[in-house]
Amino acid sequence: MNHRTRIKICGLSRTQDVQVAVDAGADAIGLVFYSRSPRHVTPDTARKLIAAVPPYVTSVGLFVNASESEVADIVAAAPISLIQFHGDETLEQCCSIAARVNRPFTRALRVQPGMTEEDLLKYEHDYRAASSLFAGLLLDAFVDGYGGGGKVFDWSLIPKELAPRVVLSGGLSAQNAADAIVRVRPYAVDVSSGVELSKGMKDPARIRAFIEAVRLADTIAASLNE
Ligand SMILES: O=C(O)c1ccccc1N[C@@H]1O[C@H](COP(=O)(O)O)[C@@H](O)[C@H]1O
Repeated sequence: MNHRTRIKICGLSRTQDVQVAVDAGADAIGLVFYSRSPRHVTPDTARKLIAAVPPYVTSVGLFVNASESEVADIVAAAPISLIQFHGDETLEQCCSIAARVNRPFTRALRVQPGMTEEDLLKYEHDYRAASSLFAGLLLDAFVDGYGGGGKVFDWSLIPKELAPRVVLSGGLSAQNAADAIVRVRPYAVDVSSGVELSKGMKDPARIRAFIEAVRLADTIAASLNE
């Protein structure tokens, strides 16, 4: 069966970039609520950005080690549809915060050398078992500053049975999207710095090129299946 790889464009902070991403076919946009990120947005800006998102496109709120009340305040101020935990939150904290704000969530696992396929499988299994709000595992490279670092990790660590459920991220761009999709066959891909001109400044041409590269990769992957 042909798979349509879902696409999230993360770290948007201007309405015109949200528009470009949505018009080009993004399935999700990501808003970063981590104050140390160059892509950080306030709840007020987030509300304006989400107003430009049509129905059936997911507005993801990305948090790094935020408290339950911080997340609750932001969700009350801006209609985020899904939470992405990208810090050192424990399983219990993720489940508790998601339940408090009644939102599904993805959990980022920042992959480091030395981790094994079994580690990744167990991590995902534990979250799946713990909460019905758990929507899936996101795999990123381990970088200083938690994320948005443009670093690729070793994709061969991703177990074959896990790949169809994961969001693949970390150092993706139009240049390596096809390779990533054909090799890993993830459920979705997530990109931030790979569609920027400079840190925090999205480039419409790179957003479009990334989405086109993913679509082309889907057709290549489908032809390899035949
Ligand atoms: O984008 C950020 O600034 C960010 C900050 C803190 C944690 C995560 C962040 N972004 C996420 O990082 C990965 C990889 O990004 P990149 O494509 O390598 O730049 C991605 O999942 C973003 O959602």
